[in-house]
Amino acid sequence: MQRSAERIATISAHLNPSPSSHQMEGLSAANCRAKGGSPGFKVAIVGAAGGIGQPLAMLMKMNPLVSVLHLYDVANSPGVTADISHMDTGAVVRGFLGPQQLEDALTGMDLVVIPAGVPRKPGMTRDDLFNINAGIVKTLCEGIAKCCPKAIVNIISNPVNSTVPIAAEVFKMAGTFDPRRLLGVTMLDVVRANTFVAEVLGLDPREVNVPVVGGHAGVTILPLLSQIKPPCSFTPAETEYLTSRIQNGGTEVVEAKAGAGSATLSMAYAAVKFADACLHGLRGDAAIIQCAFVSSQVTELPFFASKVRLGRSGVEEIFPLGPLNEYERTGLEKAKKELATSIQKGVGFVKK
Ligand SMILES: NC(=O)C1=CN([C@@H]2O[C@H](COP(=O)(O)OP(=O)(O)OC[C@H]3O[C@@H](n4cnc5c(N)ncnc54)[C@H](O)[C@@H]3O)[C@@H](O)[C@H]2O)C=CC1
Ligand SMILES: O=C([O-])CC(=O)C(=O)O
Repeated sequence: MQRSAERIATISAHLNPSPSSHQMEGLSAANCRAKGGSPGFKVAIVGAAGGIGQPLAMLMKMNPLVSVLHLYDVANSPGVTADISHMDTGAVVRGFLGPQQLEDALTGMDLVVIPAGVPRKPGMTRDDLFNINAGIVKTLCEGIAKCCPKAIVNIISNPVNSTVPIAAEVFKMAGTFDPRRLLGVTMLDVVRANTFVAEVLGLDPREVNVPVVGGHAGVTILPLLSQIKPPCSFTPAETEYLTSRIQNGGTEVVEAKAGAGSATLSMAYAAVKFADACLHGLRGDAAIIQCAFVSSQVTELPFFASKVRLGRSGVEEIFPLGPLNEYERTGLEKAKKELATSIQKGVGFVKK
């Protein structure tokens, strides 16, 4: 048994970068446990004090696959960290505030989830967020390339159709790009599709699985209702209603929140569902399949959302779109046209 003074000295050598005010200088039970190397993955949430970041941090703290949880933001992360760190679940929580602590936040991470950036207000498109969020995502990805180039990266910040290509360009310039490890999070489109379709069919949404392909904005969100599980058929009116509701789900929330932001709670749920799938893949579990916006050869575009199989290296297989009906084929052409512009805008932002 180490004597108390020695224990405190040992722990002091591993100071939490932003200890909560009540902690004895350098003494943190969390750091003590983390040093013990408990099994599990190290996850960073970047933008952790935001509308998505806070509930996402809470849900990640509840995930038994997470051993260390880093919460980074440019504002308010100490408070969120103190709060979440009191939950009696396994993950050790550490907070990081501001650009000087970004590198500490990212170093050693297995998975980095990025919900940093501004959300929409009524009347805006996701692309209207580009001017602010493009620079934020670029800087954060430069940090990832330097500090945890092998981490799986989940990008939530909008416009996803452009921010994922931005991240890819940053990683290419740094020489660290691995297309298997970069994923745009389109899970909320699938979550909404399952919910809305279940409503129409009178089913439990947990029994429904709708693949949603393309991208994450307006017409680029393409639900493949013909491939729903369990197999079901829809009238033309149902198809029109469901496709439109799924494509406009984000706007439905933005309008209901009336200036107070966009989807945060359902997004945190979707983000943790997706991050959990990535962690199960990293652990080597079999048959982990989700939709995501990834570097892809499924179409002629360099990025596309479709079903992917997740494994130890991230995306290990990208599934083809499968047979589409006439309605979906028309939707696919519209989606590809808009996607091409959004992808090019992201690539051009980094190259210029
Ligand atoms: N992919 C998807 O399906 C969805 C994406 N989103 C997007 O997620 C993003 C975040 O949304 P909310 O959490 O509602 O916004 P929010 O404004 O509530 O939170 C954003 C957080 O990012 C932080 N932040 C800003 N610049 C930063 C930087 N350089 N480094 C680290 N943190 C930084 C802010 O301090 C804030 O805490 C938005 O771009 C939104 O459009 C939202 C819903 C769904
Ligand atoms: O609509 C927005 O701005 C946020 C978002 O991406 C979504 O809820 O799907």
